[in-house]
Amino acid sequence: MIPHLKDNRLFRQAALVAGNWVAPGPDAIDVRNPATGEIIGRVPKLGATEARAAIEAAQAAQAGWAARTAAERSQILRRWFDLMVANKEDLGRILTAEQGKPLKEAIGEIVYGASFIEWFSEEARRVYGDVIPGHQRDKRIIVLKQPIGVVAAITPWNFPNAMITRKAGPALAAGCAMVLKPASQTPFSAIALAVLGEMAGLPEGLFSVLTGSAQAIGAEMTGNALVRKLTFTGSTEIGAELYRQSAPTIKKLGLELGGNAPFIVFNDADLDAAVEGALIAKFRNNGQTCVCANRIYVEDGVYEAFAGKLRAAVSNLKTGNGFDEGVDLGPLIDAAALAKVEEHVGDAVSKGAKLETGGARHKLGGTFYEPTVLTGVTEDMLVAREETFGPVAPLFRFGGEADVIRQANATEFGLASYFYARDIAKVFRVAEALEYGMVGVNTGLISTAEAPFGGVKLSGLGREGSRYGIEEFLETKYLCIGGVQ
Ligand SMILES: NC(=O)C1=CN([C@@H]2O[C@H](COP(=O)(O)OP(=O)(O)OC[C@H]3O[C@@H](n4cnc5c(N)ncnc54)[C@H](OP(=O)(O)O)[C@@H]3O)[C@@H](O)[C@H]2O)C=CC1
Ligand SMILES: O=C(O)CCCC(=O)O
Repeated sequence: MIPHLKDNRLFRQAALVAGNWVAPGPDAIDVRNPATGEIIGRVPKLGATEARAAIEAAQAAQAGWAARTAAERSQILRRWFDLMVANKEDLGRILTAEQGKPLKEAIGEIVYGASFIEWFSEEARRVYGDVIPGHQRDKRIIVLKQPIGVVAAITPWNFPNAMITRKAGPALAAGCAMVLKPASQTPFSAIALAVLGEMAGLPEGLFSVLTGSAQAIGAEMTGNALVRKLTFTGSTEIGAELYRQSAPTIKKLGLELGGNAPFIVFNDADLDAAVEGALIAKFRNNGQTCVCANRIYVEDGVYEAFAGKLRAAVSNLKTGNGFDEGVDLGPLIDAAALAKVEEHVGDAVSKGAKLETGGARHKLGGTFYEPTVLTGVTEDMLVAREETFGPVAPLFRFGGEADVIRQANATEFGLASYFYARDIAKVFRVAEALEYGMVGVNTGLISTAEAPFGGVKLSGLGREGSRYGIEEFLETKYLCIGGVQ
């Protein structure tokens, strides 16, 4: 159970399949609080049969939804947004209980997640086509934008609310239907969204939430020809597998995959601002975001000063149960995440890195890990190549612009990047040279509904959020009208 909910209807131990709530059976999935290991509830273990039923219901509901005016769709989405904001404390509590992030941060995610529904409720009314000058005297060319149809979505545990709304907002605004499979570790936030969606007036069958076997549901989603788009956030490994599985039915794909973000501090940076930005970019969600700074590059002239300031700031971060007052960092999501963090720190230290602070499991036990700063980090260490996904800040040293651009781009990933500098010419040169989908300049927080979120290389395909985000759920149809004499 989740303590202190104002509206217990939001915590529902059931999946929503084709308009019907399905209760857990004997093989149900236990959902645990990562801070305590306690079971907070159970959800049904569904598979291909239920996924097929949800997809067919979505197909049936989608035509009527697309036929409504944009203003009608917009109003229902707006009600959904209003309900999320009105229930943000309850939604935050559910999120903290299943994901572990501090309650304040969880409520922040709810507001952030709701902002995608708000933004796309507005964008619904701005899906414009085109009229193009004809190529012959009697010809007129008209371009229509139409909803792609049924969309399947698979989402991760690190943002159990916002990664759903960033997909559902544009899909539903465009006139599509959605079948969602949330992460098994954090299904209750998704289910609460479905409860509120029903209250807001989403038509029956338009939005299903299936909990259960990732492989079975995923295989149906990718194999079923009715699904015209698959949108996924998660690991590059699973993203590549879903890409392969989607090939026979030539689906449109949106993939938000892993990152390996560089965070660069030049000699001319405002160091206090850079430390503040590093705290956000590195330690948000305890380092468990795909846009988290993974490699921090500091120029020779400010290396020691920056390291000292960052060490002092990180030493003040408080780790604990997300429901406790004043906690900055929660637990890691599971034992595998803890093992990866330990492996990365152990590898760095064994190759000569120095621990400035942290570097061990937290005394709270479980999957808690101390916030950590490492100096003397070099390119041969695991932290240089792989996403750590934990509260570890490794500080590399560099000597000039060309050197750091080479190091920053030496990765197969290309999602977020950050740098701090004041020279305006350098700002443009570096921003243009970084091979990433997103560049934060003198800021550690780049995510917002107004901006296109997404990556290049192994970090994925497509963009979410912003006016570009809705395009991903639209098909372009062209009418060639002849005989206009
Ligand atoms: N880009 C990002 O934002 C994220 C990146 N990651 C990275 O990935 C690593 C592993 O995290 P993890 O949670 O395992 O990420 P996964 O990619 O395994 O999981 C993300 C989602 O995909 C589902 N999934 C897993 N396997 C399949 C499959 N075969 N077919 C269809 N769906 C599938 C999961 O379901 P289920 O939960 O039921 O297994 C979950 O809903 C992290 O350490 C991090 O490096 C992780 C999360 C988010
Ligand atoms: O980690 C992710 O999956 C996305 C990052 C969340 C955000 O900043 O929007």
